[in-house]
Amino acid sequence: MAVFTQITHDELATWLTPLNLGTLVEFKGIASGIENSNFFVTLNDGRHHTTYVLTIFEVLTPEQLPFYLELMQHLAIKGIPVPRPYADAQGQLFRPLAGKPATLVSKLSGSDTATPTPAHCASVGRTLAQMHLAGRDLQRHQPNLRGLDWWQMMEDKVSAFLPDHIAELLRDEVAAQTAFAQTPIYKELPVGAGHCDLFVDNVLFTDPNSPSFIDFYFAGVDTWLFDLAVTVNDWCIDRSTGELLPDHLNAMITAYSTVVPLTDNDRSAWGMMLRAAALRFWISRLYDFYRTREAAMLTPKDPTHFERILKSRRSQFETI
Ligand SMILES: Nc1ncnc2c1ncn2[C@@H]1O[C@H](COP(=O)(O)OP(=O)(O)O)[C@@H](O)[C@H]1O
Ligand SMILES: N[C@@H](CCOP(=O)(O)O)C(=O)O
Repeated sequence: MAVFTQITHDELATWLTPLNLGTLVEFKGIASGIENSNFFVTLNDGRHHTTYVLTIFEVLTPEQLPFYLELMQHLAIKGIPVPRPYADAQGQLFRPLAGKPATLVSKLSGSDTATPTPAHCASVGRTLAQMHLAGRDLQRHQPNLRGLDWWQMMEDKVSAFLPDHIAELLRDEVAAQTAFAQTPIYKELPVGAGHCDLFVDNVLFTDPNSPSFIDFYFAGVDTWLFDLAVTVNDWCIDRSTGELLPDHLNAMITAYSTVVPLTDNDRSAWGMMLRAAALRFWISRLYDFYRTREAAMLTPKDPTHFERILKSRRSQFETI
């Protein structure tokens, strides 16, 4: 379930007024998702009914939100298929609703795919590269808040729950990534706004050639290659073993590099970036798995999936 905050019709109608998009017809909670409360909201502008997506932010703070929402606005204006947030007359992209920050964004068509094909991988890779280019002139900056500093901070917290040999793997990978971040190879990688969580459930398709990206609430400024590695680690794998699928991988990398050519330096960093991307989600899933949860509302995602992927990438790619 992903409606943590309940709202009334009147409360929502009042909140919607400054957006000037029409009168509230109906709204209903969206069942999927794990981070925020989401609703489909239908408005009548006097001629048409249009459905939007309302998000009430359960965890993110008003300090963090401008980056995500301005990034989405910036990309949508440039024609990248992402939800467009709506501003009020003062230009505010979010305002309090039921005591929490909330935003209204455009509803995109399509649905996610449970079975990615090389054709899906190609269109996602191409659109990701177009998104990276379109984000270059975004004025606001916010680092990936789930980057190296966070991995280092989380290491002790999650190690406490792990058997010694698994804690050792975690320690060794964080140390390897810490050292890698100091190398000239890492420092030369192109950096910019990335989605940083472009998993299969965050891409909607009307057909395999037309992806739309949703859920920008882990976005941040990081290396573009890290963003590509996060995407590859979820799209181009055998889902039971975590091993890379050559045809899927080739389709995604070829399509990405048609728009943003990959350099020899990128290729040198690639193995460490795939490992970093696995480490990031292994840590967040471990944290979600072991932390005390309110009333066991949600089933945490399986951390061992990313432990497996990390081990596989480490055996394939040595530390640089
Ligand atoms: N802009 C959008 N257009 C269409 N559907 C959306 C949009 N935003 C969210 N959804 C739907 O809501 C679901 C949950 O949204 P998501 O942002 O992934 O939530 P969470 O961040 O809580 O995981 C998505 O899987 C999708 O079905
Ligand atoms: N993609 C991450 C979890 C992030 O949750 P989301 O539903 O907001 O994308 C994972 O699979 O661990």
